[in-house]
Amino acid sequence: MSRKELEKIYFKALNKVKAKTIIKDNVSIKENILNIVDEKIDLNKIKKLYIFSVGKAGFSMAKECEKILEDKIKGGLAISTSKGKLKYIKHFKSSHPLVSKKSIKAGTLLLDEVSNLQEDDYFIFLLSGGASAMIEKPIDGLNLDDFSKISKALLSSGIDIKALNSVRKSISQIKGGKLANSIKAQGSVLVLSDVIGDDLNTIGSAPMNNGKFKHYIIGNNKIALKKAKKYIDKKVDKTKIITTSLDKNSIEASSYISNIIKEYDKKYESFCLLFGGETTTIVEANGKGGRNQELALRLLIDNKFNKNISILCSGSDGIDGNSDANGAFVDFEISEKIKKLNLNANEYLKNCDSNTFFNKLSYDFVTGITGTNVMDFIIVLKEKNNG
Ligand SMILES: Nc1ncnc2c1ncn2[C@@H]1O[C@H](COP(=O)(O)OP(=O)(O)O)[C@@H](O)[C@H]1O
Ligand SMILES: O=C(O)[C@@H](CO)OP(=O)(O)O
Repeated sequence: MSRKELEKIYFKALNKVKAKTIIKDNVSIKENILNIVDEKIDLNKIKKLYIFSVGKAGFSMAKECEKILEDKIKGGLAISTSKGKLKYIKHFKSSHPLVSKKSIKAGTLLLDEVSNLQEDDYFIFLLSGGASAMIEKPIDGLNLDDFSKISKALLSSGIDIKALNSVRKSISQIKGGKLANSIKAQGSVLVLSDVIGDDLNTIGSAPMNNGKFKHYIIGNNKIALKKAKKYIDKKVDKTKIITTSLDKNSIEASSYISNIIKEYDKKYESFCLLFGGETTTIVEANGKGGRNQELALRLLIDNKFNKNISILCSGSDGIDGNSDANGAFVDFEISEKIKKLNLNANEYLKNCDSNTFFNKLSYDFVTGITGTNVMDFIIVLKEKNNG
C-alpha cells in the first residue's frame, strides 16, 4: 500500500509541472491576440511568430505550444533528448549530460536560427534544465575533446550547479546571455526551473538572460510539492513541505532527513514530509547510480525504520545519474530483505552502485523520461495501520 501511495503523491507533484499543464496555464490565443503569462501580443502587428525550446522538456513544451497556436507558428527549433517530430517547429535530438558533437551542432543551428529573426518578428523561448549540455558552441580555440574533458571532470566533482554553470558560461559562445545578444526580434522566455531559488542566471546556463528579454518562471519544484501536499493533507495527521531548496551532499542530506523523520515519528501517528531540491554526490567509482538512489541507500543504512514508514527519493526528469531509474524506495521490508540476502549496502555505496542494489531488490523506481524537470522530490510517508 505505502509504495502505491508514495507513487500517487509523486505523480500528483509531477503532473502539476508537466508541459501540458504549464503551457496551457500560460499560453493562449484569442482573436489573434497572443497571451503569454500577463503579456498580450497583437499578432496583426508582428510579421512572424517563432517558437524555440531547449532542455529536458524541450520537445514536450514545444509540442504543447503547437497544440495551442497551431499554424500561427511560422517556424522555430526545439532541442531535447526526446525522440519525435513536430509539425511547425524543427526538432533536433541532442545529448545530455555530456556535451557531444550533437550539442555543438544544435548550438550552432540555434544561433543561426535566432540571428536570422527580423525586428518585426516575435518569438517564445521555452527554457528547461538540461539545456547547458544540449546546446553549445565553445569559445574560439577550445576543441571538443578538451571541452568534454573539462565538463566531465566538473560533473563528477560534486560541485553544485551554480558553480558548474559559471564555469560553463566562461567557455561558451552561447551561455550567460550570449545567445540573446544575437537576436533583433522581440520575444519572451518561459522557464521551467530545475535549480534552487529559480536562479535565472543558472537555469540552463542562462542563454537568454542579459536583461534584454523578460523571463517568466512557469513551473518549479515548489509548485509541484504544493500540489502533492494538497493531495495527501486529508489522508494523514500532518503534512509539511520541509524545504524546496535541499542542496546538501548525500551524507549530510541523509542525516538531516533522518533527524526530521525521528522528530515527526515521535509526535505523529501518521505524516507526510516533502523535501525538494538537488543533493550532490562525488562519483569515484564505476557503478550505476544517481544522487537520488545514493541518498535512498544512505537513508537505508542510517536508519532503523518502523513498519509504517516508507520513503521515495526520485528525480523529476526520469533519469537518475547514469542509471535507467528515476529513484528508489526505502522501507522496513527492504531492510529485512537485505539481512536475509546478506547484502552489504555499504559496499554498493562505496562502488557508486546504488542502482544495481535497488534493482536487485526491485526497489528501484522506473518511470522513463517524464518530459519535465524540476529537480528532485523526497517523499516520506508514515501511515496508520500498515501492519
Ligand atoms: N553512479 C553514480 N552514483 C551516484 N551519483 C551519480 C552516479 N553517476 C552520476 N551521478 C551523479 O548524477 C549527476 C548527474 O545526473 P543527472 O540525473 O543527469 O543530473 P541532472 O538531473 O542534474 O541533469 C551528477 O551530478 C553525478 O554526481
Ligand atoms: O542545464 C543546466 O544547466 C542544468 C540546470 O538548469 O540542468 P541539468 O542539471 O538537468 O543538466
